[in-house]
Amino acid sequence: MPELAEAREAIVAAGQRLDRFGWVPATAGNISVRLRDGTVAITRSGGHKGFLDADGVIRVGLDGRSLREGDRPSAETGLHCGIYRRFPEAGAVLHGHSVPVTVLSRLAGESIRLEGYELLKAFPGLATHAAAVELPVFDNDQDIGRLQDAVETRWGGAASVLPGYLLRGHGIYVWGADMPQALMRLEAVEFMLRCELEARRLS
Ligand SMILES: CSC[C@@H](O)[C@@H](O)C(=O)COP(=O)(O)O
Ligand SMILES: [Zn+2]
Repeated sequence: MPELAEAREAIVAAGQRLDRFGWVPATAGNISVRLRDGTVAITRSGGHKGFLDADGVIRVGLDGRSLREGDRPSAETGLHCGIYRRFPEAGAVLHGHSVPVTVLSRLAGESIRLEGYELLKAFPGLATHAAAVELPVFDNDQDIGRLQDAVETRWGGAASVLPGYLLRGHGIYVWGADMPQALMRLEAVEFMLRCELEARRLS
C-alpha cells in the first residue's frame, strides 16, 4: 500500500484519465486509495476530478471521517470506505458518471448481464469470454449511509463479489488491488457497457 504522496499522484493521474474519457463531467466522480497506515486518501468534495492537484486529495479514516478539521471529503466517502471495510484486498476505488452507465442503469432492473465479451476476463476468476456476470444496479439515494446499507445487504456474506456496481441514473463504482487494476477494470466495464448501448441502438 502506498504512502500519501504516492497515492496523491495516482489519484491526480486517474482523475485526468477519467476526464479524458468524459466519465467525470462537471464535478462528478470521486477517487480513493487505501494507504499503508490503514487510512484512505480520497478526493475532496466538489472539485473537478480532471483538474486535481495534491491538495485536492485528503485523508479519512475507514469510518469515513476526515482526519483534519475543515477538510471536506467526497460526499460519497461512505461508499468508498464500505468497499475498503468489506474487501481487505481492495486498494483503490474509482467512481465515474459515463453516459453508458447512466443510460443503461436507468433502463435496468436489479442488474445488468454482461455475457460473451472477451473483456470479461478483466474480472477476477474469469478466464474466458464464455462467461456471464450480473453487474448489480442499486437505486440511487442521496442518503449515503442508507445506500451503503443496501449495497452491503446485496453483498451479504458471499465469498466472491464482483468488484463493481452501478447506481441508477448516477454512476459506477469499481475497485481493484491498486490503481492500475482499478482503472483496467473500470475501462473494461465501460467498454462492455458502451457495446451494450450500441447494440440496443441497432436492435
Ligand atoms: C456534479 S454532482 C455529482 C455528485 O453529487 C456526486 O455524485 C459525485 O460523484 C461527486 O461528488 P463529490 O462530493 O465531489 O465526490
Ligand atoms: Zn457520483
